[in-house]
Amino acid sequence: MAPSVQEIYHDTVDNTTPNVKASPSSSFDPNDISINARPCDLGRVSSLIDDIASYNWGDIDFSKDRNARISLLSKARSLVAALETPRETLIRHIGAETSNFYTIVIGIETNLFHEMAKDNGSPKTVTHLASAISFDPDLLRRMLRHLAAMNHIIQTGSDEYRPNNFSKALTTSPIAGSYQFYRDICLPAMSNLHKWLKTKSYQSPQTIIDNPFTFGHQTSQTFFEVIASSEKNNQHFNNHMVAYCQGQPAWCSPEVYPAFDRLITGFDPTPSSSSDGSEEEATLLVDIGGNVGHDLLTFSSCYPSHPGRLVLQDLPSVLSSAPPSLSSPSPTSSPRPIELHPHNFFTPQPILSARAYYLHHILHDWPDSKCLSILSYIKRAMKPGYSRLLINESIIPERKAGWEATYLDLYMMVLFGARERTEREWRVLLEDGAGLKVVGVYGGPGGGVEGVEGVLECEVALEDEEEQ
Ligand SMILES: C[S@@+](CC[C@H](N)C(=O)[O-])C[C@H]1O[C@@H](n2cnc3c(N)ncnc32)[C@H](O)[C@@H]1O
Repeated sequence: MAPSVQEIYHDTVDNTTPNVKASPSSSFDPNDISINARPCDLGRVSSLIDDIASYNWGDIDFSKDRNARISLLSKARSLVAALETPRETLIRHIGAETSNFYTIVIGIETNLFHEMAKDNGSPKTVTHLASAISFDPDLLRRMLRHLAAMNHIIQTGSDEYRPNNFSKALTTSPIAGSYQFYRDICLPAMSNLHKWLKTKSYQSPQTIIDNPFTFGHQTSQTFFEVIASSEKNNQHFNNHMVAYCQGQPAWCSPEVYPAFDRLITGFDPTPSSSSDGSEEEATLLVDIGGNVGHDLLTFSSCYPSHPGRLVLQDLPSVLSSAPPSLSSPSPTSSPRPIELHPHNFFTPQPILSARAYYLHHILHDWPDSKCLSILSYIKRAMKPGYSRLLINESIIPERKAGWEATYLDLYMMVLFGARERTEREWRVLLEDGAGLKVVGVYGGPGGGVEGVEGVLECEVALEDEEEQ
């Protein structure tokens, strides 16, 4: 039996199940430190085991069935969390995972994982690897031992290791760049959150120019200014955006947002007039702040014979890193090029009356006042009753939010003074704030799977036409 959609990400055992084997809360004694050596949630262990055992996992191909894989992963994590003692959770958090993070970063920078992956990842001795990357063999031995203990590499002999799929993936620029991006940009911000909040009497940051990021980096520049000022940071950030989006169901697939029915059907091919008055071919989709074009590439591979132009907009420093194949694809990879348009989304949108404007991971980067400014420029370019604005973001459920959305919410707060939103909060921003009409909510927890972002489809109400 495969798990149902509701079971994805959340174990099916009710979180409110009484913790039958634990002491009643009334007898809790904060001075009794023996609690630190008892399982964190013993009362749930047997029901979690029963729940996992009730499925025929052996019949499932985990390389193909994403929902089943995520479901089992979630149940397994819940079981580990229930079985661990507070002492074990503590040392894993503060010791094992912090040293693991920096060991991985050092391995990336010294090409350790490239060396391990050579010869199809055959086992290699510590001495061989240390010589290949010019590293102290004794120190490398200690670091490899920890990586193996954390299940990131496989020990094949007393002084010999081989990579697994994770450590092989550390040789790819999206995964490697993500570690470097977090080390250099995100962690200095998050590690200063407690100090920043203390100076602000524990009030949420509300601006892009005064938040834990600017405090932690001791800078008056915003996140995007810091990224744009360094080629290395720019590369790492772009790599992270690619890694983050990989392996998710395509945003424009019927499972998430039925783009064929909602955009291609009803597309008007009549040429439109551009902002300078000249005639241009009708535009199907504008990806605003689309980074290096991964979402448009996904779209064109899902709908290779789509009509109309696809336009990628971002800051010039970002577009210069977009792969050349985007704008001049091989005849087999894509039927038509993606147009690259440098554009600052705090200025008027130059492409008028496109079928759709797409914002993925944009509004969660900006405080409300800035979001409203971005939205107002897009709204003015939209043709009422025809153009659609697609907001592809987390839609945090009111109950049982998954960690992929909750961690991102906290990082958006730290880096930008911004946030992830529930559907209710999205409607407040989009409808009450920007005067748009939300005509559909697709994918995401409400319509499908937690851990997959939703798409809010908005229109300019026809009655707004007169005001435009
Ligand atoms: C979090 S990334 C999202 C990228 C892409 N949409 C995705 O989901 O993978 C935010 C993007 O906004 C772009 N950006 C930031 N400020 C911008 C501005 N003022 N005008 C246009 N793009 C901007 C960044 O360069 C970056 O590519």
